[in-house]
Amino acid sequence: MRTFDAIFIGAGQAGPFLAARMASSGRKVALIERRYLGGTCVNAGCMPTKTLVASARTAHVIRRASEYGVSIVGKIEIDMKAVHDRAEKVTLDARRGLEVWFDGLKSLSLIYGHARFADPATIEINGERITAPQIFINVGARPSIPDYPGLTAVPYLTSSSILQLTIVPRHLVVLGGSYIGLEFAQMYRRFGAKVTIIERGGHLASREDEDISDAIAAIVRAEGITVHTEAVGLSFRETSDEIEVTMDSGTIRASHVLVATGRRPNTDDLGLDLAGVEINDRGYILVDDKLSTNVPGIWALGDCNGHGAFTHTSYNDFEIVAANLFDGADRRLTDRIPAYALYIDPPLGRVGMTEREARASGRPILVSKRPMSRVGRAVERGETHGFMKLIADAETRQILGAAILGIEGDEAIHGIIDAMNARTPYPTLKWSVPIHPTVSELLPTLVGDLQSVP
Ligand SMILES: Cc1cc2nc3c(=O)[nH]c(=O)nc-3n(C[C@H](O)[C@H](O)[C@H](O)COP(=O)(O)OP(=O)(O)OC[C@H]3O[C@@H](n4cnc5c(N)ncnc54)[C@H](O)[C@@H]3O)c2cc1C
Ligand SMILES: NC(=O)c1ccc[n+]([C@@H]2O[C@H](COP(=O)([O-])OP(=O)(O)OC[C@H]3O[C@@H](n4cnc5c(N)ncnc54)[C@H](O)[C@@H]3O)[C@@H](O)[C@H]2O)c1
Repeated sequence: MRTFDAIFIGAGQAGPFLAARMASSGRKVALIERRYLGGTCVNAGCMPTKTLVASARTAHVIRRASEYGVSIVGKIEIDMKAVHDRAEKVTLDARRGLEVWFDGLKSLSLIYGHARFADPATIEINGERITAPQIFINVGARPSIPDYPGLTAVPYLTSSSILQLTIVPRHLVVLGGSYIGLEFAQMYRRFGAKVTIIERGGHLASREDEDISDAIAAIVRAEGITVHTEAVGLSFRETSDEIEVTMDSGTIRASHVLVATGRRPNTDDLGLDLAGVEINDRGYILVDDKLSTNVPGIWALGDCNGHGAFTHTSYNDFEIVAANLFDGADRRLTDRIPAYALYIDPPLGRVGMTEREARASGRPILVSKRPMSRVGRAVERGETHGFMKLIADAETRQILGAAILGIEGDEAIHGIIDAMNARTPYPTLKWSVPIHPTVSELLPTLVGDLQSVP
């Protein structure tokens, strides 16, 4: 049996970086991947989707060109094959970069295949057993498919298979109105498809405050997307040339159906029971504050531990484990302040608590809001959808959270992310001198406008 210092299962956004760090100091490591290096982010997530979002935004801006005094002579056409190829190239270049990197690490063995535990220190892969005293699980997640009548009998798309489309659907029905659903809905609308979102809950992006959800609904509806919330009684049927999507409120005839109703961890075929690793009722691996599982010598990083569902949270899991194992640090998961963006256009940048969470915490809070129509940069760029919001603790003067739904919101939110990570009390920000004309320049004004709320 081959013996390693450490085995990594899954080449996503956490394990490979730790494997490379160990290998570069001469340790013998095995990195196992059943499909593509880079995992979801590189191959079926952030990178291809944000590349597609950029193509869709280009089409959108060109359609609005006359509003800026720019005339386009002739018809605007979308070459979906070229759009697809551009996204694929971004993925392939990134994947190739990882291959070259790992090729250069002499004590790293890259093994392709599906890994399963045989016991707490042994992994079975391609009929071989390998062993190590340290095993790091970084297996990610995959789309979860609801059990609606008829759904599995129709040719539905997921966030992975839709990336292979080289045509614009006539009518794309998107099941689920959160991150994945909203990003694909808006991009395909901009590529020219008729788009309908069907959401089970009462709001789009329902983890956000209702004012954010309402503003997002206004943005997508303004582009001609139909939104059905509180959808019940769904069933699916394929006819000769369509997919019939029936709800209590009526039937929709789709050419394509995208299922974007959440993701589930890839922990169901991993032999976790043979290793004695505990999972919760949704299949997420239970970890402590330093990402150790209940079995000594086994860690779980990234989406599969349920403590984040983003590339940067997975990467941060790597940083926490690396700092604790190799740098004598005492870094913890609970030190992480949640931050993320939703890449509709304009994007939503978010950090910390929502207003709803801050109110529920029972502390006295201050809230400040400003519409993007009162942000110079947004007015000059002719993109005034959305608003910014800041929430602070009236007693401790700490910032509790913020949202910027608006042009460059995904970048401007970093002023708040940095302030929160530095534990800067909000009055300090009032005296920063930001650059004009930017979205960030309104942050001191936002701080100055903080008001107590009932
Ligand atoms: C459409 C879409 C868009 C997204 N956009 C963003 C975004 O803009 N920003 C953002 O931060 N996040 C985004 N995400 C989320 C982000 O992609 C994930 O959170 C991130 O990739 C998770 O990384 P990970 O390391 O946990 O696992 P993954 O990247 O999923 O990697 C896990 C790897 O493990 C492999 N694997 C699984 N089981 C086994 C096994 N038994 N044996 C061997 N290998 C195995 C898989 O093949 C995979 O390569 C997006 C996700 C999707 C689906
Ligand atoms: N910009 C980003 O960072 C980004 C982009 C895409 C995906 N992601 C990651 O991927 C994860 C998964 O995204 P997602 O949008 O699939 O999941 P999600 O869990 O965020 O949202 C799923 C949505 O589908 C709805 N839904 C659930 N079951 C349904 C059903 N049976 N019928 C109709 N609607 C239903 C839910 O109410 C919810 O609105 C996210 O949690 C996120 O972390 C991140």
